Amino acid sequence: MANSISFHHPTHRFISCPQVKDFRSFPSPRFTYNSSTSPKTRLRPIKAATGLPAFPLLQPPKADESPSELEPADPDFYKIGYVRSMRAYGIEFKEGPDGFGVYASKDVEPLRRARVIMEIPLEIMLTISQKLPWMFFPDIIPVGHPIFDIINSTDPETDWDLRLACLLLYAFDREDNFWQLYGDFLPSIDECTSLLLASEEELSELQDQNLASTIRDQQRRALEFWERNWHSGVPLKIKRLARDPKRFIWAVSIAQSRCINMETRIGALVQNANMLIPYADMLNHSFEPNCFFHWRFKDRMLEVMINAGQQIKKGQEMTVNYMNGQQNNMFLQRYGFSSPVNPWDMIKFSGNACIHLDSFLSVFNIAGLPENYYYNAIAGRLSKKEDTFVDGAVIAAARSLPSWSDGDIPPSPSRERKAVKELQEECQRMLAAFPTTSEKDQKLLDSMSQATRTLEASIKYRLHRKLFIKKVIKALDVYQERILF
Ligand SMILES: C[S@@+](CC[C@H](N)C(=O)[O-])C[C@H]1O[C@@H](n2cnc3c(N)ncnc32)[C@H](O)[C@@H]1O
Repeated sequence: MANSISFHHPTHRFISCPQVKDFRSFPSPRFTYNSSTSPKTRLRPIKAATGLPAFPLLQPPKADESPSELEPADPDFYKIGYVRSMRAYGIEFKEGPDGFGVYASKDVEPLRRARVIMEIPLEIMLTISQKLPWMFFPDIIPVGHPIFDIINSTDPETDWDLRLACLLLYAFDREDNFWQLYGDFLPSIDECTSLLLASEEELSELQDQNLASTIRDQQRRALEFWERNWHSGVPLKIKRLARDPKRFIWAVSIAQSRCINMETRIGALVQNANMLIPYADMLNHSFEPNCFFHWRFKDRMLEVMINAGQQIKKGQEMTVNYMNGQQNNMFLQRYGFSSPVNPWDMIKFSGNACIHLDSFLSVFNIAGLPENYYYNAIAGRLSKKEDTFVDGAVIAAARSLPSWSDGDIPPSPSRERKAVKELQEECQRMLAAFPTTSEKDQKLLDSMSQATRTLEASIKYRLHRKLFIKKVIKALDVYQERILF
C-alpha cells in the first residue's frame, strides 16, 4: 500500500540512548543460526543467562583514515553502542506441570521494596504499537516489505494478535534475529494449550456450547486471514513464513498466550504496545502472584520484580497475574487454561433466593469491596475461624451468590436457611445438566497419559466449572453452620 510506508517508520529512532545503537544489527555474534539444524521440538531446560558482557559494535577510525583537520571525537564515542542481553537474578527456568516456568533458586526474604529478578532489554523484544500508525520497536521490518501490507490490512481495533503473529513469523525468518533461536524454546504446535489448535471433537469436550462456538469463530477468523494473505500468488518471502495454515494459527496462539500489553516510553514517545517479551513470557499465571512487570524508562528494559514484602522459598514458582476480572472462559480462550479457584468466575442464578451479604462475608472473613474482595487472614486468626477453606472459589461465590443487605436489619434464621437450600438446589441442577460428573472427568484425566494438550485443557475446563459449583454448595453449608443468629 502506497501510504503505508510512511506509517511504520517512527520519527523516534534510538539515537538518543547512548547504550543502544542500531537495533537492526542485532543479534550478538554469539549466535549463529542455521535453520536446517534447528530442533523441531522445544529445547529444554533453559539456563538463565546472567550478566553477559556488553561488546562494542563499532571501531574508531584509524588516525591516517581521517584527512580532515577537525578534532577527532574521543575513541570511546565509538564504543558506546552495544547490544544488551537479558539478566536474571536468583531464578531458574524449569519445566513443570504447566510447561516452562520460573522458579526461585534461593530463598527470598521479604523486603520493603520490590526487587528485580529479570531485566530484558527492548532490542530483543517484538513490539507493535496498539494503535495506528503501526510502529515496531525494534524496527525490524524493512520499508516496502509485503508483510507490512499484511499487517496494515488488519482491523486496528480487533486484530492485535494477527499483527503480532505476522511480526513473529517474520522475525523467525529474518537472518540472525534473536527469535530464530528463542523460537526453539517456545511450545511447539503439539505443546501449545491454545484451543485455536483444537479439533472439533476436543471443542465438544468443553461441555460449553457458547464457548465452543466462540472458539470456532476465532479459528475461522485466523484461517480466513491466512487464506487471504497466503494465497498461491504471494511472493516467496511471504509464502515461506507460514506455508500451511496450522503454522499461522500456531503463531496466533503464541501471540495470544504470550503477549504483554504495556505503556512504554521511548524518548518523548509514550505509547501502548503489544509486546512479545522473551524470558518474561516464561512466567506462569497465578491469581495470587508474587511478581509483576515494570517498564524501566531510562534504559528501555522490562523489569520483572518480586512484590514488596513477599517471602519466597527456594524452588517456589514465580508468577504474575495475566488478567484481572476475567472468568475461566476468557482464560481458556486466550491462554488455554482455566482454574478451579478463579476468584472472578461467575454463576448466574435464576431464582429469587438470596442470602445476607454481610453475614456471608463475615463467616469467611472476606473484606474489601466486591471489585477487590480478599480473604482477611488476620481477622481469620483472631476469630479462630482461619482455615484453608477460603480460596478463590469462595471469593467468587461471594460475588456470584444473590444477596441482600438492608441497613441494620439482621438476617432471620429461617429465611437464610431457606435461601441456602434453594441456592444449593439450583447448583445441583446445574451439575446434573452436565453429561459427566467431576469424578468421571478426573478419572478420565488420570487415565489419559497420551492426550493432546488441547484435549486436556478442554476436559479440565469442564471439571473446573463443576468443582467451582461444588465449592459454592459447600460454602453455603459452611455459611449455614457458622452464621450466628
Ligand atoms: C506466557 S506462557 C508461560 C510459559 C509457558 N508455561 C511455557 O511453557 O512456555 C502462557 C502459557 O503457560 C501455561 N500456563 C500459564 N499459567 C498457567 C496456569 N496457572 N495453569 C495452567 N497453565 C498455565 C498455559 O499453557 C499458557 O498458555
